Amino acid sequence: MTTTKLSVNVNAIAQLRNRRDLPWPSVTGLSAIALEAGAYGITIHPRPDQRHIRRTDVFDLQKLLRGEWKDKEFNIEGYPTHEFLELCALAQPDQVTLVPDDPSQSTSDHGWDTQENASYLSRIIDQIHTFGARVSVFVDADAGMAEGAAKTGADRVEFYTGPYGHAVDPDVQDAELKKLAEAAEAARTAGLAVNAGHDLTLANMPKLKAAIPYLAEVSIGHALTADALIYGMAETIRLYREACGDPVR
Ligand SMILES: CC(=O)[C@@H](O)[C@H](O)COP(=O)(O)O
Ligand SMILES: NCC(=O)COP(=O)(O)O
Repeated sequence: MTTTKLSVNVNAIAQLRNRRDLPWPSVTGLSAIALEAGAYGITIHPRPDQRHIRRTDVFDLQKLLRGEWKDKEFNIEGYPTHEFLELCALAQPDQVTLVPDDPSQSTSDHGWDTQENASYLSRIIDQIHTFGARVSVFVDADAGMAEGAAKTGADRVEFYTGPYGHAVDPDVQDAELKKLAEAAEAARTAGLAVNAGHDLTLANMPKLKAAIPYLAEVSIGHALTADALIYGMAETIRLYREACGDPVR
């Protein structure tokens, strides 16, 4: 069975820090604790208004992930504006996840239409490949969108798990899980590795892993940060690795 790697999204830590003009909680400090405790990598989603991750955070994390923690993965998510692509070229992440977010969105709530945007995505993906990063395309749980992503030259898809994560009714949750599993199978058949993220939690992660055993990576931020307030960051990483089916030994 594939090991599902846990990437910690630190947006929420940055958002808490930004309440004051003070350097805590420290984005790099808590990232280092997460990595030390067994996180596979760090994810950020710098937004144009810098409401959480600031440009300086990107370079501070680059130092951490290209220095002491150079074996860990640096994943940068975002809409591919000229500024975003320039930032990625400078920050040299291992993976860029393309998300179709409008700057006014409060959070990500859908994936790309990979058929409508096929030539646009292909061009951007070629550009990102020139600086050596892997490219993952954020898509809804839809087989056609996963197949479309494969045709753009992407290396992976990241399935938007919001509808699964938000479901309260168990029948709705099961139906969303089924959609994710079917779309993941289409992605895999088309030759893509499968990532997932958005509103994943300790409670909903095990079922997702059981439905998609070959899940390569999950990026988790909001719930993981909330849990870190209760359990501390290191213990939280241990709990999430367990939920991902990859317990720390
Ligand atoms: C791409 C995605 O699913 C998001 O979860 C995103 O990274 C979160 O962004 P915010 O932290 O700005 O809500
Ligand atoms: N790509 C999804 C992500 O990074 C984390 O999303 P969330 O756990 O903050 O919803």
